[in-house]
Amino acid sequence: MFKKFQRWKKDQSDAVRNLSEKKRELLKSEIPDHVAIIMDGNGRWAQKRALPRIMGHHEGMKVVRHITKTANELGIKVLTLYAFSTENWKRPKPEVEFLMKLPVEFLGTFLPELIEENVQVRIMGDATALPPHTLKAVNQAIDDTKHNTGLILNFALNYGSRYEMMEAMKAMMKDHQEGRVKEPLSEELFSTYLMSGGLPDPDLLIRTSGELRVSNFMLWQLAYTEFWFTDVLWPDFTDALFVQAVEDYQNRGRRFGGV
Ligand SMILES: Cc1cc(N2CCCCCC2)n2ncc(-c3ccc(F)cc3)c2n1
Repeated sequence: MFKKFQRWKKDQSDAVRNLSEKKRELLKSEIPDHVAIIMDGNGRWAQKRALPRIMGHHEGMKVVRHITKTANELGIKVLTLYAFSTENWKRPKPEVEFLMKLPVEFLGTFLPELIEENVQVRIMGDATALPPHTLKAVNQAIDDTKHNTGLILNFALNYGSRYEMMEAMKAMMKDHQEGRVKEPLSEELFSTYLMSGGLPDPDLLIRTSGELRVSNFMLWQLAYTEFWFTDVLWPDFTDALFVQAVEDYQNRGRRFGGV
């Protein structure tokens, strides 16, 4: 028994050493400025264990902390996480109420660490529909971290890309019709009206749980993004898998439509 424990302990320390080595290797090549993640598979993770779905969401929230740390360590500039879509309101009321408490719990637990690590919290989505307790916690975090200059942790919260694009188009057309647009209408100008305005487009999109869809997520912004899929469910997603995704990204030759 003791020998088994010794072996397990050595394997653990080898794994940590190998991961640190892999992170050092990554830093010798191009680190993506912006990584976006569709954090899928939380309900299935719970169902596989005969647990309530909300336990999967709660477990998924803990993974957010680890991946944020690793992204910040690697010098990634923006990490966008798809936390709640406009379609998620259709879920059972108790599940939605639980989900709307997760930002409060996450920030209540981790905001001091995020501030310590110079992380800037942002959200992208229609905040008007969020419950008061959720909005209060998010706005507090945005205010407390607005001067931070490290990783931008951008939560897509009550976000839908088609809604975002329609709102941007309406705003740009209104400005244009009322004479506030002093330049030709362009893709660059339109991008400034999106909720992701000011952020670079994602270089790498990660989606967990084996789904091969973008699910109304950043449809405009993903035009030239590298996609990386894994069957692993979000609650089981690890730093090592995140590092693997970035390493695979580095090994792809992006052409932005060129030859
Ligand atoms: C709705 C929701 C769901 C949510 N899940 C955990 C991660 C897996 C995906 C679904 C469930 N997480 N995880 C973190 C947040 C969050 C959002 C905004 C913010 F400012 C701070 C934290 C969150 N929000």
